[in-house]
Amino acid sequence: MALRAVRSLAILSNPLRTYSTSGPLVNVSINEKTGIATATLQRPPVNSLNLELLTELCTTLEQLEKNKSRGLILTSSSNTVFSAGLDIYEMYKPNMDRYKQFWTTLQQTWINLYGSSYPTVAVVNGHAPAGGCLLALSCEYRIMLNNFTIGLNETKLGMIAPTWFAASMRNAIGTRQTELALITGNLFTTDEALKIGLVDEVVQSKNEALEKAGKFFDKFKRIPPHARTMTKTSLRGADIQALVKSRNEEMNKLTAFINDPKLQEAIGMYLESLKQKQNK
Ligand SMILES: CCCCCCCCCC/C=C/CC(=O)SCCNC(=O)CCNC(=O)[C@H](O)C(C)(C)COP(=O)(O)OP(=O)(O)OC[C@H]1O[C@@H](n2cnc3c(N)ncnc32)[C@H](O)[C@@H]1OP(=O)(O)O
Repeated sequence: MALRAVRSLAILSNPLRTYSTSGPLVNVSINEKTGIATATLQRPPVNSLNLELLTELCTTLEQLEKNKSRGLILTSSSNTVFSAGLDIYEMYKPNMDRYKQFWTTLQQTWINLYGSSYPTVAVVNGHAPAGGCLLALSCEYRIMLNNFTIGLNETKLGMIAPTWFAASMRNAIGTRQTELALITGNLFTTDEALKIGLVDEVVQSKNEALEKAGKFFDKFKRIPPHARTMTKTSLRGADIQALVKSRNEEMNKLTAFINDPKLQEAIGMYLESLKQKQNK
């Protein structure tokens, strides 16, 4: 908390610096006038989150923090998919060293995004199942385009959403709705998501979403950044601390979980069903 306070006080005195962290999987651009960064996920066809994409995103978030970013818009280069969630191939017959690196990077990406000192908006311009929904939930504000689906559907895949996935959802929609959403693994339509507060606004186009995102950032023009950041930390800090404390324990459980032959069989069948869908 104290460190964050010092960092946020520094925001008041340091001028904004421009920088570039664009990589092949995450394009980063900075609006010179507003200082707002846009990170665009660009891993066709569905922005599934593999180790390489997560590493780029994680580094981008670290750089934005270091450079005292004014804000971040997280979006997708696809017109139909924000992110299909974790790359299922990272969990299918995995190389265990890579698998551990993959989860460690996912955990750190979440810590950086959920706990960022700068304001964050997800422009959800396509489907956002599972890990895709987690990315959106980790932002402070979600603007979604119509006619897509979003949710933590892990139970439908025979998996369990980790506690910090659940905490991110609880932070947005409360305990009751989170329990219902998680046990059913529901994927919400955009309108259903709006109704329960899973997204904050529904729009018809990406341009409209970007305009609304600008209005969200404008709200902070007259708010001292340190007060904003400390308030966010007071609300989200406990969730982050819970993961920091249980990181190793979680990794041990995940390692045992992923090596279960029945789970591997289920993942194989799920991958097959996704492929079959394409052949229809
Ligand atoms: C304390 C610890 C206790 C234990 C805790 C256990 C922890 C386990 C945690 C598990 C957490 C999981 C979180 C996840 O994110 S799992 C991933 C879940 N994601 C999904 O189910 C989404 C699957 N995809 C879709 O529904 C659709 O693809 C789409 C996103 C709606 C897009 O549809 P569209 O029609 O445009 O595209 P296609 O379906 O035709 O897909 C195109 C190709 O992309 C491949 N694909 C899709 N999704 C994924 C994915 N997530 N990973 C890898 N590959 C994916 C698909 O197979 C097609 O490939 P092809 O062209 O080769 O056929």
